[in-house]
This record gives sequence, structure tokens and C-alpha cells, in this order.
Amino acid sequence: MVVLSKPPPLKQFSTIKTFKQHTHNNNNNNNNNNNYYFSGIPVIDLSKPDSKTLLVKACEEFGFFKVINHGVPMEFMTKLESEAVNFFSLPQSEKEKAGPPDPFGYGNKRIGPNGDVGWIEYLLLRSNLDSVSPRCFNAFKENPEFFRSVVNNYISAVRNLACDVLELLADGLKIQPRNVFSKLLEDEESDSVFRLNHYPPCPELSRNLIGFGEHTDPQIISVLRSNNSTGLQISLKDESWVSVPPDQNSFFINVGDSLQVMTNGRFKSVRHRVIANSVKSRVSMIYFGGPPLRERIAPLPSLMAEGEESLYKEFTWCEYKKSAYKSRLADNRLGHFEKFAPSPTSADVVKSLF
Ligand SMILES: C=C1C[C@]23C[C@@]1(O)CC[C@H]2[C@@]12CC[C@H](O)[C@@](C)(C(=O)O1)[C@H]2[C@@H]3C(=O)O
Ligand SMILES: O=C(O)CCC(=O)C(=O)O
Ligand SMILES: [Fe+2]
Repeated sequence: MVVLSKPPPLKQFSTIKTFKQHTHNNNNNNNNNNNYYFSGIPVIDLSKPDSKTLLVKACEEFGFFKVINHGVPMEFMTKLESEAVNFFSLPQSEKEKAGPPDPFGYGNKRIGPNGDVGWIEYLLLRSNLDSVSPRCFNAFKENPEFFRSVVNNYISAVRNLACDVLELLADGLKIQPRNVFSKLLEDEESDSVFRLNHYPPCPELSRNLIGFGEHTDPQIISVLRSNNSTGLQISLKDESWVSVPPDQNSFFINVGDSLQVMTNGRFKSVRHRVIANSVKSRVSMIYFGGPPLRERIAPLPSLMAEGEESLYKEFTWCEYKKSAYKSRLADNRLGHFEKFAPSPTSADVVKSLF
């Protein structure tokens, strides 16, 4: 993908329509153009005593925030970035030895099994590298063990960060035990996933090309780190899209669908997407913290007010994941599991007839 000599057909890729640039409104960037950054993203200093309260607020308001003083050694981040850059710079035929994704492995332009495409190539791995099929390491022939150790160090540091954040959230919500969320990621059978994404610079002529289409993450929590390249956008409560200022020294954290359910909708699973950049490539690394397959995902009784009903039908993570993998990226995956889904409009009824 990086070594294309002639432009690839771009017809199948979606782009975002932009509005004319108008005066920069720093606090609520309603235009879709990723030239403007949103300055309202919560930045939470994990070394401060008020972090638990701010974390809860951020999960309620945005389902997204940035953490600083996170405790992950910078060296782990830069080493993994450099391994990722080396991997994505290999000849296409070498990278493809680690693919196609099943869902794990190397993927190029196609995301998931249901026809989604983006201006992206990626490597999707189980977060427990002991159970990663050797195929995924095929492209690291030179030194697969070095790659394995760099990824392992990174994942275990980022899993600890995710658990710290989840414990602070439990404190902030005043629920016990404080490991009520984090134990699911610490469980030996936790179904967590790790992903390296590479968005090559897109051709100048096709600005605003979709790198990774809009979606929510199905798991409990996602921890994202990227190089200093733009592209990530989140959707606010009013459904406007805003651009996240990149910061290679910090982590961005997303509430996933499962955490939304466990808090009975109090925390929001954030919709997000990536727009390709025409100048600089973007490299991102994301840990998706998921529960064991057998885990029942339901609102925590300690969070329910008297008489409050669950907004969701009962399901296990295994059931949710199966259903998620049958969906397209932009689908509302939780919709199937909502108890009080809005009644269909006449347009929906007409649509269902065709
Ligand atoms: C289109 C799809 C890709 C995805 C599986 C799915 O069918 C719907 C959810 C997608 C997603 C989004 C977050 C993560 O990147 C991911 C690994 C996940 O768990 O759910 C991807 C899946 C994927 O790329 O296979
Ligand atoms: O690459 C990014 O910055 C975000 C990608 C993403 O949302 C995902 O892989 O689920
Ligand atoms: Fe995502």
C-alpha cells in the first residue's frame, strides 16, 4: 500500500464533504474539516486527587478523554512505533504473509468481514500474544521474538493503565469493589485485542478520504496512542464531528459499548472515525480491553437507582461479539440489545419492505 507506483482506484472509498472554512470556533467545531482542533477534550492528570471525579464527568459527557501522567514509559511507546513503521514499510508481499485477517492478522483497506473499506492497513492481534497464530509473526522473520517482546511490554503497561482508569472510575462512581470493571481485563480469559493501524498519506486530489469509518468500539475500554499526525475525530452529543489534536506523549481513552451497558447508559460509548491526511502518515496503536467471552454484560446493580430498569436485554460478551462481527462499522450495534428501542418510523417500515 505504501509503495504504490500508480494511483489506486479511489471510487470505493468514502470521503467527508466539507463546509467552507469559517471563523474558527475553538469550543464547538461544527464543521467536518479536520483542519480545526477541538479544544474541549478533557485532559485528565492521573497524578491529581480530583482525577476520579473528572474521569466520571468525561465518560458521561464525551465517552472520550486524554490522560497525562499515565505512567507508561515513553520508551515502550517509541519502540513499538518504530517496529510498526518497519513492518508497514516492508514490501506488500512480505506484509501479506501475515494476512488476510481472520479477524487477526494483516489487513489492507478492508476492515472487518462485511464490506467496509478505508485508507488504512493494519495488524490485528490477540492481546494475549501466547495465543497469536505464528502466521501473524510471519512478516517479522528477521526477529519475531524482539517484536513479540516489544508488543508484550507495551500491552502489559497499557493494560495496567486501563485498569487504573477503570478503578478510578469505580471510585468516582462510589461503587465497590473497586476492581469491578478492571477484573474483567485482568482475567486470564479476558478477550482483549490489540491493533496497529497505518494510514498512508492519501493522494492530494482526494482530501478527506475516510481512513477508518465512523463506529463505536464494542469492548469495555480502548486505549489509543498515535504519532503526532492528525485524523482522529469524535462525535459530540449534538452529533457534530470534531478533530482531536494529536499528542504522541499521551493516551486517548474511549468508553466502549460494554461499559455503556454496565453503567446503564450513564457513560457514553463514543462514535469516532479517522480521516486520512494528505501529507503525513498516521500510525496508531490501540488496546481494546474486553471481558471474558462467558461474561454477562449488564448494568451493575450498585449503579441502579431504586426502581431503575436496565435499558438493555441480557447478553454475554460472546453473544455481543458475534452480533458485532455480523455488523457494518457504522451500525448501531447496541440497537439490537436495547429494551426500549424507538418504535419504527414509517420510513423504516417502507425500507423493511425492500
Ligand atoms: C466492521 C467491523 C470491524 C470490526 C468488526 C466489525 O464487524 C464491527 C466492529 C469493528 C471493530 C471496531 C473496534 C476495533 O477496531 C475492532 C477490532 C473491534 O473489535 O470491533 C473492529 C473489528 C475489526 O476490525 O475486525
Ligand atoms: O487509528 C485510530 O486512530 C483509531 C482507529 C480505531 O478507532 C479502531 O481501530 O477501532
Ligand atoms: Fe475504534
